[in-house]
Amino acid sequence: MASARQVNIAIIGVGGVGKCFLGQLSQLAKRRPSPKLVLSYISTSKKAVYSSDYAPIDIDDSLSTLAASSQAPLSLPDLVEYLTASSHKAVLIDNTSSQDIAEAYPSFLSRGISIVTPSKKAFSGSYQLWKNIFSAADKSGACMYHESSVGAGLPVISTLHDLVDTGDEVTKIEGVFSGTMSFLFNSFAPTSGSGGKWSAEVKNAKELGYTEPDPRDDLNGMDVARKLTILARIVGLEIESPSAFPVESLIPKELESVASGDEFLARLPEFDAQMDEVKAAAEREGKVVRYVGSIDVATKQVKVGLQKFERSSAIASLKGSDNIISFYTKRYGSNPLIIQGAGAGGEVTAHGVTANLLRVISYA
Ligand SMILES: NC(=O)C1=CN([C@@H]2O[C@H](COP(=O)(O)OP(=O)(O)OC[C@H]3O[C@@H](n4cnc5c(N)ncnc54)[C@H](OP(=O)(O)O)[C@@H]3O)[C@@H](O)[C@H]2O)C=CC1
Ligand SMILES: N[C@@H](CC=O)C(=O)O
Ligand code: NA
Repeated sequence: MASARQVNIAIIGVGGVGKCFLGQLSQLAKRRPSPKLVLSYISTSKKAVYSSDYAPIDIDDSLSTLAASSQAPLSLPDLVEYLTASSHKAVLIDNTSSQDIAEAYPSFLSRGISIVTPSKKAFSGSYQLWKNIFSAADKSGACMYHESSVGAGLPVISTLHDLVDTGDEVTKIEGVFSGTMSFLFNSFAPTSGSGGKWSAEVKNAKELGYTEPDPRDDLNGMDVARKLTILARIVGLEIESPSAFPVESLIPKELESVASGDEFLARLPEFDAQMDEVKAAAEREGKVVRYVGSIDVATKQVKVGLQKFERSSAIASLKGSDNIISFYTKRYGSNPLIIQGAGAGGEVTAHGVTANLLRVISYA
């Protein structure tokens, strides 16, 4: 019989966030000898490393081991079987933005496998998937944590759960929910100075690791719409999908049907004048433009799009990829509870994943 003080970890996805998570996992495993954290599976979409006896994969060497591997990834049903066949507790870390993996969460959770993820896909898909995920976790006792799905490592999800679970009444949530959009507008339309070209800043945001794997998912507003869907559902609104409310897209009409993200980025400079005009319209009123979202709980209204702000306002004054999220509640009255800080980037996103993993293992 295997020791109870071991947790098997399976990681899918080693991109910008996944690589940073591996660094943080390595430190965590060294700092916390118990329970023993054993990396038993790691994969991308093309390759995997695992063994039938769950031999520990050296975390520090895992990227090079994965690069040299000739093993194909397990199918999702086979990964469920692989993780449940061990007598140890298992945690799946989903560092992808795959909808297929998100759809499989109920089958992992119902077999007692906990999940930690920065992905928004599972929680902003159909409302039925949301219900299936949390009822599967409830029934098996497995944990489902996704702090980094909103505001990267900022404690947004945990704070909102605490407000709701302790009986406060959340009336409104508003702010800047996208690290990419924050970075873009802070650098393209700064409160002083002239700012860079829109298309060049989009390229910078991708290179800095702020964007979704396909930056069009940020620019079409869907990333923010997904985050608001998640927050609205936590406060009890049955939002059917992120397309169930108005979302303003910043994708030029002419580029709506280009085949790939790369082609989109290559052609974006042709449309810089359109965003220059958006900036100029705000400047004519002495303001700056920013991309924001809000949820009005009483009216069930969710909105996502551009808005003009006074240069001295908190939203206009954000720096870098910072998010700012205000929770208006009965207890906090007219002075909202505000969370502010970096809302995108590998290390800060991985921080939320690692913190969630710590919470899972504290129950192991
Ligand atoms: N970047 C950020 O600042 C933030 C990101 N997030 C979320 O974190 C997640 C990861 O983002 P990021 O690291 O930037 O993305 P990347 O594109 O850098 O990395 C994605 C990784 O997932 C793998 N992958 C994709 N699809 C599959 C699949 N079907 N099966 C197995 N592996 C797959 C990719 O492998 P391959 O190369 O083989 O496709 C790659 O290793 C996303 O859900 C994103 O929304 C959340 C908050 C902030
Ligand atoms: N692309 C997202 C990443 C975090 O969720 C963003 O820019 O906020
Ligand atoms: Na968060």
